Amino acid sequence: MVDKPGAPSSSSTTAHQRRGRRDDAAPNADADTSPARAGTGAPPGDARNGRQTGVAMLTLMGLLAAILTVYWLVTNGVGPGPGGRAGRPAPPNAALRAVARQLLHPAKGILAADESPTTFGKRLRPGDFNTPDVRRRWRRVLLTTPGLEEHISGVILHPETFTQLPEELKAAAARGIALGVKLDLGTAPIQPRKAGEVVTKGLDGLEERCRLFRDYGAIFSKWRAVFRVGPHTPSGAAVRRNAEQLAQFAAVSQRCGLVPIIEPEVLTEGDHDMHRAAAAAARVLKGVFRALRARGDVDEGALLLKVAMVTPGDKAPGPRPSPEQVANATLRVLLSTVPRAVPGIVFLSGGQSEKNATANMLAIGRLAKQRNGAASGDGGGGAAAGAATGESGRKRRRAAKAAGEDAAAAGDEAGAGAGGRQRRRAGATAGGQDKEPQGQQQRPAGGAGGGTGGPSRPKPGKTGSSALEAWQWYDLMAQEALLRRAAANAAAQQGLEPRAAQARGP
Ligand SMILES: O=P(O)(O)OC[C@H]1O[C@](O)(COP(=O)(O)O)[C@@H](O)[C@@H]1O
Repeated sequence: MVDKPGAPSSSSTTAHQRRGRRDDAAPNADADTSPARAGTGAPPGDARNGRQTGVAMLTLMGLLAAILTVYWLVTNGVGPGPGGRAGRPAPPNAALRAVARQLLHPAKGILAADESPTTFGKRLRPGDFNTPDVRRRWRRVLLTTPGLEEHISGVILHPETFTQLPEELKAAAARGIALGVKLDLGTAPIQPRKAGEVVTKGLDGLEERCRLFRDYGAIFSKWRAVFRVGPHTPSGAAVRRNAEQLAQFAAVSQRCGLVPIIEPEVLTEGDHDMHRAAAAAARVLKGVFRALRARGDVDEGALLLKVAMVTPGDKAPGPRPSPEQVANATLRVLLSTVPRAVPGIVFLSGGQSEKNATANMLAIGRLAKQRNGAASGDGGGGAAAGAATGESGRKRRRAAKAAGEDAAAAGDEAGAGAGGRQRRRAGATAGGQDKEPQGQQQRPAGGAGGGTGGPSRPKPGKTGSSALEAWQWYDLMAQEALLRRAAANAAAQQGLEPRAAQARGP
């Protein structure tokens, strides 16, 4: 091809274009004035600046995301534990799981004989001396009760008992009673002080104490954390810090060969209703299992959970809920928060009278059995799903309907979870039962959702979706009531007669 004179040669055009491309790529600003760029309205310098700004923005956003992620991890107590398997459960510990199973004997309970001297004192008659010797004699009566091993799979002991009654403990162990030790050292106000909230003391020297009591014959351990329900409590800080402590206690215990019982107790003190009690319990339990999982060095299948039942505060206005309502609210919370790997849940009395605690305990057992039967028997196990997991609309109505049928079929369940006519019918069956305060009927406990279903099965794979097939429920309080009565008779002969248990705080 021959170029005409004066006309731009194709080769020069090509060269220019090539130069242009080079210019585009080069950070040199020469080409900014070239005619080829002139009419585009997008000067290359601006383009470069635009790109650089874009990169800077992206970097900033990345940094911001990283900062937010770290903040979330820190504020949620998530971080790799010493096991370095953060976010994943630790491998199963067969020896500890066997001990957990031993404690979870289907016909036996676990006796709590670990009151601190202060709590012990509250159970004595006015004028009785709360001395180490009185405590030794009282616990000797408990431990030597004839037939104890037929009702009790394990006993939680105060550390002082190990040195006070070594022979009696040896004998109890020989009778098949597992010995456990309370390892927390009470509570202290959370810092900075906030609404009467507390954290538990005792992490210092925990490992040494674990090994010491293991040598004394303990095969399990217990740690209690306390949460208050108030307008602003339990606070995020209290949940997080106590949950981390419970998780650390569980990890250290397992490392030393003890099965940990973790006891996050939501106190009944206060005027809160059942809905708030349930919401608080759910928050606390979520925090605890998040902290456990975050460590990565705790085998969830080798620990037990000890919790309060979900009840309104002791100063709440209105009538008290029926045992069925307590059972319903309690199971809802547990089913939506406790991982299915946890082999057992036991209940504390939390200052309830022996009569109420026993009735509530039995109702929980009945309802759990009913749910369990439905889960494995008629395929209706997922019936009440949704109410506690926040699912809405059709699913929830279907769940509520099915739960109503469950309750009606159970006859004596006082309409736990039933809706509409079924609830009224079941309520009539219950006759003179305490009526639930207004509002609780419309808004059953269980955290999320406002469904009227019975105890709910959470989303599969998350928490106790099939947990009722594996969990065992114990008439702990019933067993303890029997034992206390037997022990009280024996104690009376020795001039030791504890008063009925009193409500107590942290
Ligand atoms: O005396 P402390 O250390 O406050 O503990 C009080 C009691 O709380 C428990 O954890 C639960 O007791 P209750 O079942 O009587 O509520 C017991 O194991 C313990 O004896």
